[in-house]
Order: sequence, then C-alpha cells, then structure tokens
Amino acid sequence: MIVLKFGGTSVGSAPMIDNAIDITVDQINKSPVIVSSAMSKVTNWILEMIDYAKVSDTSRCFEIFNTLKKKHLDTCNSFLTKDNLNNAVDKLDFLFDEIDSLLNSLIMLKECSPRTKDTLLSFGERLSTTIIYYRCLERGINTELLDSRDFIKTDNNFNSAQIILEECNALIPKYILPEPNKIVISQGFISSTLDGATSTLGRGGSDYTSTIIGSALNATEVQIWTDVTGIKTSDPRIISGTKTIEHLTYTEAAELAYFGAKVVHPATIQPAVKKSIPVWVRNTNDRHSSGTKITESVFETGLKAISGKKEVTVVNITSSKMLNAYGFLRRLFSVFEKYQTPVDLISTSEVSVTITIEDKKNLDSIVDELCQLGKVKVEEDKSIICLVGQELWKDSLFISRVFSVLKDTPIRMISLGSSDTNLSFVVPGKATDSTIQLLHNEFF
Ligand SMILES: Nc1ncnc2c1ncn2[C@@H]1O[C@H](COP(=O)(O)OP(=O)(O)O)[C@@H](O)[C@H]1O
Ligand SMILES: N[C@@H](CC(=O)OP(=O)(O)O)C(=O)O
Repeated sequence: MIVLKFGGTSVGSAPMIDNAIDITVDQINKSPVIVSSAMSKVTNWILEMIDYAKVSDTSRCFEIFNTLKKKHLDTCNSFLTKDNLNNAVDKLDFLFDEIDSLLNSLIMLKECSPRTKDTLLSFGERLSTTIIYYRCLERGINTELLDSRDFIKTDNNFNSAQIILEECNALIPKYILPEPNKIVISQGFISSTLDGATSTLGRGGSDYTSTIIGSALNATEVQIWTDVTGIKTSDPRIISGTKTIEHLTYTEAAELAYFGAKVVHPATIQPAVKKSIPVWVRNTNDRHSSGTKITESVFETGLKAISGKKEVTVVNITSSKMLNAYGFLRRLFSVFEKYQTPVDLISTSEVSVTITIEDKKNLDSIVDELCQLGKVKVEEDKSIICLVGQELWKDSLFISRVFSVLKDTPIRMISLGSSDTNLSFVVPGKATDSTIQLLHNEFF
C-alpha cells in the first residue's frame, strides 16, 4: 500500500481536490490511503475565530465563520450533484452547527482551553475529507472515509500532543484496510487521547500522520504532495535561486525540518526510518516531476540545503561553580527538563553555558531557577541558521568559505561537529533572510 498526504493548498479548491484525486487514481492499483489536511487557510481561520470569540467580538468571529462555510459549500456546489450534493451538505451542516455552538460557548465564557481549541481545530480536516469523499463517490470511485481520531492516539498534551505509537500501531491495521482499486480517505493532524478527547499534533502535523500510518501498514512509500517541487536548497518563498534536491537522507531531512524548513513537519521522518520507508515530497501543480526522495542511503557528500529557524531565545549562564566541577550541567539541564522545554543548540566554555530554546512559555520560571546556578542573561529574537549536508565539518575549505561569506554578520554562537550533517549558528533575527541568501549565493 501507499500513503498520499495532501497539504492545504493541494485540496484548497474544487479543481485542486480533483487534481489530488487524479494523482491518487493514477496509483489506485497500489492500495492508496489519502491523508488530507484542511483546505488552505481554514486552520488559520479557525484560530482567528477562537481569538475573536475569546474577546466576545461576535461580528468578526462569525464573519470568518461565514467565509469558512461559504468556501466549503461553494466547493461542494461546484462539483457535486443530486444525492452526493445533498448528503455532503447535510454532513457539512452538522459540522457547522457544532462549530457554531462551540464558538457561542467561547463567546460566553471568554476563554478557550487547549482541549476545546483542538476540538475546534479538528473541524478543518473533518470538513475537507468529507468533501473529498463525496467527490470520489461522484466520480464513481470505490472509496471509504475514516476518522483518524479512532486510530491516531496521543497523550493529553493538547495543541501539540505526543503520539502513543504502540496504540497507533495496534489500531491502524484494524481500521485501515487498504486494497487495490479503492481509495481510503483519512485526516492528517487530528488525533484523540486514550479517553477519547480530540487532540492535534501541532501545526503542520498532517505530514507526521502520513508516516505514522505508512509505518503501521508497512507502506512501500509515503508521498507528501505540496505546493513546491520537493525539498529545495532553501525556502523558495524567501530565497531566490533555489533548486530541488533530488535525494536526501532521513537525517538530513529531519535536521532541515527541525531547523525551520516548513515543507515537512519535524517529526515526519521518525516513523519512516524505523521501517526504511521511502518518503517522497512532490508538487501537486507539477505532478510529473519526481520531487525529492528521502531514504536511508547517502549518495553524495557536501552541502545540500540551508534553513532558518526564527524567534529563537538564547540563554547564557555564567558561574564560577562550573570550573572543574561535575554535575553542573546535569543540574542546569534538569531545569529545562522540569519545564519540558527542549534545548536546540549548546555551547560551553569553562565558566559559562549558552543554549537556545524555541518554546518561551516557561522562560520566566526557567530563568528564576537558573539564577540559583549563576548569572543568567537572556537574548530574544535570534535565529538559528542551519546548513545541512554530509561530512560538513570534515571539509575545512567549506568551513572557511562559510565564515568568509559571513565576515560582516554578527554570529552569536556556533555548533559544528556534533553531527556529520549539520553546521548551525545563531544570528540576530533581522539578519536571517539576508544571511541565508548570502550563503545560498555562495554555494548554489
Ligand atoms: N527547503 C524548502 N524546500 C521547499 N519548501 C520549503 C523549504 N523551506 C520552507 N519551505 C516552504 O514550505 C512550503 C510548503 O509547506 P506547507 O505550506 O506546510 O505546505 P502544505 O500545506 O502542502 O503542507 C513551501 O511553499 C515553502 O515556502
Ligand atoms: N491543517 C493543519 C495541519 C497541516 O498539516 O496542514 P498543512 O499540511 O496544510 O501544512 C495546519 O494548518 O497546521
């Protein structure tokens, strides 16, 4: 079987949905499972509706709600007829009524818990997949619509829930029964906790759903269909002159995703690695281009791509207690562990440690506790620039080229040599795009 994940723009209109179905039908003999995101813009609209509801701005909230309803109903009206149209509209109306009641509750309560937010967010994917299902029926395709909350199970960390893999691996083969000449349709991004509450995997999480399903069903490949021809040497929306990378290793793709290449969700690669499933990133608007293939094998050394992670915070701790002492770093990292805050880059000297974090939710409490260990300095609005490739740090010419290009850029910290695949450094937030462009011009 194969998994085809379609992102928001790839199912963003009636013609795009038909295009996604065409891509799937072309491979219908391979027992395809579609994992779809919400139609483009919809997840953002839901977040905006929540924000307006919380401040009781009823008119703005329902203005967006009406736009959301219109987008889905117009799509149905443009390519469904008779029973398919009536049934689809009935199903959508049922979902719209639920959204309506939830928004009214938020307006009254003036608050939205993370759990309620996930319930609301889940409607984006539930609406889009309902339409795709009825369009498949309209086209006479043998199809089945599933609810991924039945088999994608998570902890209770709403808004960015952690997968419980054993549960998913046990449930997925029970619910998803792919077969040739049938299209199974399910939602990306949405999930449920063990006690059945709706959760979500974090923004962009549909990619992750696709590899979880692919891995549980031993897919021969997972295809991530998006709006760019594969993973490029850098973000084509920001950097000029980017090129498609034909092949990346799992590690390279994971590093790029983690350090800002939004084209795949950072967790996507993990499930594929376990079963050595090839992951393709392809363009729905250019379906005959092969895009990028991500596998285990290394085909070439050298720099492959550059990404940037914005809004990073640098925390520096200076303490003479560190000099010749052991146990200091353990105490320091236990503070980040206590507040469940992942650390990205680390650099140490004899008396100081500098780290970067992305999640600032608990920054004040973290700083309070770190102050007991030494003098703490926090610098916000920084970016991590990440250069990804094979054996980068072994090539002294490459390193000297990087730093001569950056001779006028204020570099805050550098991480090189911790892995073969990554050279990262921190620059001021406002220098992110220009720094990437300089490096890109030099190397590609
Ligand atoms: N290295 C990169 N290669 C390709 N696209 C990238 C890269 N870095 C960032 N992107 C961005 O990722 C976008 C695709 O991701 P996303 O908008 O989440 O798509 P989808 O809705 O299909 O999941 C591209 O339009 C591009 O701007
Ligand atoms: N709809 C969700 C999940 C997702 O993965 O979307 P996309 O595939 O369009 O990035 C979001 O916008 O975050």
